[in-house]
Amino acid sequence: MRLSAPPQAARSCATLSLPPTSERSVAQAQWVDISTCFQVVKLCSCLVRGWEISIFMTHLSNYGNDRLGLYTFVNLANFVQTWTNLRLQTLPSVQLAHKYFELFPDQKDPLWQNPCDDKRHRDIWSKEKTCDRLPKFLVIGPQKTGTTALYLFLVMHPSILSNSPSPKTFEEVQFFNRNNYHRGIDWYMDFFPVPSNVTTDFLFEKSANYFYSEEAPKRVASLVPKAKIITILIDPSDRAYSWYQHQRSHEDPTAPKFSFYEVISAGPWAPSELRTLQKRCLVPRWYASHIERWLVYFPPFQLLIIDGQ
Ligand SMILES: Nc1ncnc2c1ncn2[C@@H]1O[C@H](COP(=O)(O)OS(=O)(=O)O)[C@@H](OP(=O)(O)O)[C@H]1O
Repeated sequence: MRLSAPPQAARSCATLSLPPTSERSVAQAQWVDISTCFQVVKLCSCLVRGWEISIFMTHLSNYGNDRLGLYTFVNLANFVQTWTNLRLQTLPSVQLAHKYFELFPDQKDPLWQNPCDDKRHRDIWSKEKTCDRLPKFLVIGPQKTGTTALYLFLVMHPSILSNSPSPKTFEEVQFFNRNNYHRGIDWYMDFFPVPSNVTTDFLFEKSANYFYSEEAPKRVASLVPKAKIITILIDPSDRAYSWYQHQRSHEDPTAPKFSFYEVISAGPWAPSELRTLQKRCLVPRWYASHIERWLVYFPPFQLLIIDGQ
């Protein structure tokens, strides 16, 4: 929404020390309640002639805020129309979104939180929904260390329940590491059963790519901060060789073109497809770096490292 100040709105603004730009965003204000919005409007109504102020409703990261945000925004618009001379204009939502993310590029990537962690959000959370369909622990990989075997052993226990399979990635949901994350929490929770007893049932998920994902630790910590994190480690060279054989047998078009020795010894001038294969083969073996990243977001007692050798 854009506010254009018509001539009538010209007032004494000498006390305002706003820079003389023709377009000034006031969206930095996180509109938590209506009174904050009214302060913003008060500011807008005091601007010199010809200035324009762009107001965006930020995308907020959980259901509670989204609902309050809409309510706030409607009331803000009503207030401006009723009590000021400011003229309201708007653009198609996609254009607004482009503009917003130009101004705040870091907010392109949302960070989901558990809607039930905050009482204010829980109070307005739909009665038909539950926050219990979230994992209590995660098996994060890395690939080829015996994670499938661990997964199968775990689901034999009557109180341990895992997600339903994904049509694309089989038993792995791969939510926290990839673009599935942008499908939102409902998409993720739909993979899990509703536990019959929240205290004694343990939901879990195994996605072997989480281990070395740059994004996963932060995202997991935001949504399920109390989750236990399980990783299995074997000799990194055994893991790399197993991964290479896995790629060959799973019809990776690049892997059959190169021997394992070529993959692990490729230098900076090797063909890019070989360098890419090498990176995918070897990056997960930097165990210490990846574990350090998880430890930024989780205390050590929440992390279990299993010797899979
Ligand atoms: N119980 C047990 N203990 C240790 N290791 C085991 C176990 N069961 C399977 N394996 C070996 O684990 C390799 C597969 O690992 P993952 O299941 O993690 O692979 S995957 O990432 O899910 O594709 C795979 O290694 P490769 O034989 O080199 O392919 C399995 O042989």
